[in-house]
Amino acid sequence: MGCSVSCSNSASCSRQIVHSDDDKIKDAKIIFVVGGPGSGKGTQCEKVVAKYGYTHLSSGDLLRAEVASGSERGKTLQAIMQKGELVPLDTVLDMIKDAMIAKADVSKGFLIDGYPREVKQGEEFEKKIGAPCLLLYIDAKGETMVKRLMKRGETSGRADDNEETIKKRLDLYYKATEPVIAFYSSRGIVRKVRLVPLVIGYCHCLNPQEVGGTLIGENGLVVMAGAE
Ligand SMILES: Nc1nc2c(ncn2[C@@H]2O[C@H](COP(=O)(O)OP(=O)(O)OP(=O)(O)O)[C@@H](O)[C@H]2O)c(=O)[nH]1
Ligand SMILES: O=c1ccn([C@@H]2O[C@H](COP(=O)(O)OP(=O)(O)O)[C@@H](O)[C@H]2O)c(=O)[nH]1
Repeated sequence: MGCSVSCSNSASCSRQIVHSDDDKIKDAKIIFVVGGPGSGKGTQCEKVVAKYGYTHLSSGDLLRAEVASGSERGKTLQAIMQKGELVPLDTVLDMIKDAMIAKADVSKGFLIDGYPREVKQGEEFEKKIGAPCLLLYIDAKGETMVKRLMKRGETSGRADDNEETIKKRLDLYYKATEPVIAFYSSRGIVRKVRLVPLVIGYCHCLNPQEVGGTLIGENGLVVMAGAE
């Protein structure tokens, strides 16, 4: 819902000021977080939130919340997600936009986790919302991702954490999402995240500097705590 403020004296005020919901997020700091299924996107986002106070919005979590609501739309989404396929682009974009607007007044910036899944999604996001200042690319080996998701599947209750769907999600990641990284690399905003086995939170390494509120090392490499 937009909020409109106008001058009641039309004789002395010829200009109408309109503050729409879109205005609330038009200058928002946006960081995309991209990586394969089970690469650790959610885990790393939690660390960034704890350190920098950004708002974490996981596209997958937003979709799962809709499924859990039991709505008709949720039922359609569930069928697609169970197969490891992508839901229609507009659906997830609208959800992200609504969630951003809801947090706009209190947010320092947004970590958009698991998005974009394909170049077209990124282009549409930029048309409807704005451009990202950074893309964090969480790199992990395929076999590591599969191993983690199979383990997570023992307790997650996620319908897509099973061997067959994990394989489909991984295939789709290589086919549709990896081109996203090349697309944003040409703009110079991709930071590859290398996970290192550390027990302390962040590795303050490689002369880190703050870029867009995120710890960035030399050569654009971000090093965060994690392990195979
Ligand atoms: N061993 C190990 N496990 C990790 C690491 N990071 C995440 N995990 C585990 O791997 C699984 C996947 O991590 P998530 O952070 O949920 O990965 P994601 O990329 O957000 O995955 P999706 O939710 O499927 O998008 C979870 O069970 C985590 O606990 C890590 O650095 N080392
Ligand atoms: O922009 C998005 C984000 C997620 N999904 C769907 O949600 C599922 C789970 O996504 P999530 O990011 O939670 O997990 P990941 O696939 O990265 O392991 C995917 O397989 C897709 O079916 C989608 O279609 N579009």
